[in-house]
Amino acid sequence: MDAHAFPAQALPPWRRAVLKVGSSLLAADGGGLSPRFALGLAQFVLASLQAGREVVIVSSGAVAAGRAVLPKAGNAASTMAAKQALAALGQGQLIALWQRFFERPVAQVLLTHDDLRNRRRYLNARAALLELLRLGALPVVNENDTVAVDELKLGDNDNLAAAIASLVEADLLLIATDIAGLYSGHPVRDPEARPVVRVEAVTPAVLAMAGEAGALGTGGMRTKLEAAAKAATAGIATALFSGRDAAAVAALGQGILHGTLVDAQGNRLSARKQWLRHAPAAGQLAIDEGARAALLRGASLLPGGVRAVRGDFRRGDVVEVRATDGAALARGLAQYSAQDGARIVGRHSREIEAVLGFRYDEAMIHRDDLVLLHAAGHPAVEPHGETNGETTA
Ligand SMILES: Nc1ncnc2c1ncn2[C@@H]1O[C@H](COP(=O)(O)OP(=O)(O)O)[C@@H](O)[C@H]1O
Ligand SMILES: N[C@@H](CCC(=O)OP(=O)(O)O)C(=O)O
Repeated sequence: MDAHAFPAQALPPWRRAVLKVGSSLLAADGGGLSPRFALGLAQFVLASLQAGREVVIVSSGAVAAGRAVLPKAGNAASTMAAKQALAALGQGQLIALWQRFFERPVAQVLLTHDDLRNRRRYLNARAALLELLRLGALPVVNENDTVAVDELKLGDNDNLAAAIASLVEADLLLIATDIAGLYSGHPVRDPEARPVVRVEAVTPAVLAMAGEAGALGTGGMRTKLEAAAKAATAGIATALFSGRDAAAVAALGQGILHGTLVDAQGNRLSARKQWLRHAPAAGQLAIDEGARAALLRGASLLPGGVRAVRGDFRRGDVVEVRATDGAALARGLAQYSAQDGARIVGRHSREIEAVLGFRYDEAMIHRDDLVLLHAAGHPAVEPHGETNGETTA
């Protein structure tokens, strides 16, 4: 089952990608971590960064690394607590492994499902990741295994990588594993298994092809397909390939994939805007004419153009933007809660810190988080807790 079974196909063009690297690629034969396959992937990342692209790595391997740090703990790793201990023991080694390939700083980011479900923490995680990219650092994300149990857990790093791809609005999700791509049946157990080069949509029939993980991984092909399906819904394509195949990894740098490509459903922007358009709004911002004109030009909504805050919402909640005639003009994610927002209404952005004692963003709604409902606005449909807790400047 080698990558040659997967003919070359074009990788979709990308500027920002999430690269997920499985434990199966990093675990050394005798325990601990090995740079053997990480090196080729790091060379690909480095070349991409040098070409002006941005990469976030989602890396597994902490548990495997932990086994070598404290072999005694490794022997008893059947319980959840023992696995968590191993992950805590190995996480430092995992970051150290990635750091040795790069001169630029590697930043450790540990997240759980709960962090991404909570809109406030979601915005915070996104702001921190985007800032790291802006600073030229290389974020290396893993699940925060110490606290990630049961309902907090994303379950596996494939799904975490899809969530991160959507969080940072990546153009592409790259999943490096120990097999050349998706096969129509379990590659070891099913002699009839054939390479699946292209997946237009992750249907139940496609999911049924996936079997369980190898000796070191979690979730196998199933979680990779689930991740690809999530990414597709967010408008992001996924490439599955073997990180063990040096030629396949090198080809990625030339924009060529030997592996499986899972198509995106629609484009990234439209998926996000679609979501914003339909998510329930927790409150409203009434804006002035100047702000209305600015939004129609594609600008962010600054506090200076907001006249009133209505409803009770938190940072990260969806709010509706209403023009002076009451028409619903736009929707977006609030950078400030209703309470904080009310205090900076009508203020210049440079005053935010003086008034609140902190500042997340200069805007009440950043333009990346804003969707215009209708170029000219349309009459407001009643009501979402209208004038409840209204605060005027
Ligand atoms: N239909 C399939 N096509 C390809 N691989 C499959 C399939 N079903 C199960 N697998 C298994 O999935 C494994 C990769 O997943 P996993 O072990 O979780 O790796 P990772 O550590 O990279 O996440 C492969 O080694 C393979 O044995
Ligand atoms: N957080 C765990 C990885 C869990 C996981 O999803 O592993 P894998 O299937 O190898 O990507 C670790 O660092 O060991």
